[in-house]
Amino acid sequence: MVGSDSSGANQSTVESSEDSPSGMQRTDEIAEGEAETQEKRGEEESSDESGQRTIREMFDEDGRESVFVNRDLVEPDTIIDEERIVGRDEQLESVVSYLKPTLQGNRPPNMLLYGPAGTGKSLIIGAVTHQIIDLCKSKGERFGVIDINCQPINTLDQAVYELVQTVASNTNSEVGVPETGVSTKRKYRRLYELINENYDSVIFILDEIDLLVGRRANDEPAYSKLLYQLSRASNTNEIEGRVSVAALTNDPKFMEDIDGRAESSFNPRDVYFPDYDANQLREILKNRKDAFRKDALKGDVIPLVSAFAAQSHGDARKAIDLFRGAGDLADERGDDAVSEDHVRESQEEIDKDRSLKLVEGLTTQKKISLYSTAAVTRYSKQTGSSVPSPVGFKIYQWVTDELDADQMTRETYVKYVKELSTYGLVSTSRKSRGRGGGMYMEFTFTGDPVAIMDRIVEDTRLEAISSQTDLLRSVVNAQLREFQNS
Ligand SMILES: Nc1ncnc2c1ncn2[C@@H]1O[C@H](COP(=O)(O)OP(=O)(O)OP(=O)(O)O)[C@@H](O)[C@H]1O
Repeated sequence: MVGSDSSGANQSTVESSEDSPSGMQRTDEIAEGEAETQEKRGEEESSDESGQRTIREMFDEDGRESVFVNRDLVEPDTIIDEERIVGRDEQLESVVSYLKPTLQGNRPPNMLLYGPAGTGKSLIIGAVTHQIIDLCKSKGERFGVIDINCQPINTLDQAVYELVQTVASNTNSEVGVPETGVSTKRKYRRLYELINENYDSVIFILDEIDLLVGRRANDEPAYSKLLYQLSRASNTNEIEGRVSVAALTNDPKFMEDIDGRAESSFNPRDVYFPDYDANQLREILKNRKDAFRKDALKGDVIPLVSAFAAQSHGDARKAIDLFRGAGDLADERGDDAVSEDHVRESQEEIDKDRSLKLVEGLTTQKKISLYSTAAVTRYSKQTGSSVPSPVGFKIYQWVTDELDADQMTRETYVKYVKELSTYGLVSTSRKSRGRGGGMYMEFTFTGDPVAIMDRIVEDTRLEAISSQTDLLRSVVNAQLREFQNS
């Protein structure tokens, strides 16, 4: 389209220039005129008089080179190549030696992989089983990896259904059983059927097994029943091929609540995954630095990310998240390289978000106490001021009245807000009102009171109060005045 338009325009210009010399002059004039108009248009496009950026400029800016060349490498769920694994030689060797019998036509032992979050449990079992799939394939054997995460699963029945779904999806088969309305036994039967049709040997990987508790608190936990069934399925010939179970957990104490029968049929080999230290985290990150452009990482970034992550229990996932977060921040800002400042800011965001998440889990009464206290700081005429507990309590009373909610005593209100200092949201100090005036607590917000209030309002009935901003502001200031004058 554009090509044919412009060639048409050129043609008419050339024709008229051939007619006469004056025509030629006219052509130049036209060309000059066009150039002038285009220049003007260009000026209009690049900036307006107010100095505001045009849409075009915004796009051009977005087209700036990202600091990443392969962002996937710093995504937590990306399966990485073996050469990128650092500091887990011992665990790799153990898992390989335990699973070796699979390749020799024998049944491997069950395993318990345990250690804190982000220490490579899923990574190592995933890398080893991946290799086994390849080795078995080359021998014409069908090895199946049936991997589920138990964290979102509530009951044994759901867990078995999840296993059926996983095998069906791995083998492109029909699930063949409804999610509800049939017994768990029937789901087990379908699971075994699918396995017998598709595999010569399988490994079940049950991540976060300890969280599969089930519904009835006093009954045998769901994980105990599942471990029992799966680990004996081969002995009972329900599964014809070889079966092993690998359970992954942050907390091996769950084994104390396992039923005696389950314990003897599961009977796992343990593989322990300790925290990473800062040096190991540094190596892990160095092995992924090609996620970034060659010149886009300042020298101090990796050591700083590793140091922060080592402080938070040596979790490699946190290190990788912070690494990626710092890169994203550099991109958002349009900076050419990731620097120490980006790392620090990302870490601050992570910390802030963590304490705000804790707010969500508080009881309604604690939320009201925190909200009322934050409102004093937010609406006080003196910005950033501390909150005397008598004023905070008056606002708490006003809020509970407005909401028609239960009202606790002042002692309970103070106790609740003091408790919140453990989340790093507020700090508390004792104050005296001078001779004969008694003592009171003073609360100072270390976190942002506005963010705290917004987060509380998101999920409680305090929403009704948040629409009465002006009223709340005047109540806060009236109470502060009364306190100061008393
Ligand atoms: N030794 C390592 N070398 C390279 N990357 C690692 C290493 N250990 C962990 N990681 C990376 O850290 C992230 C978390 O690891 P993984 O999921 O294996 O931890 P986990 O111990 O299973 O954690 P959780 O208990 O929370 O499930 C993954 O992105 C993984 O690739």
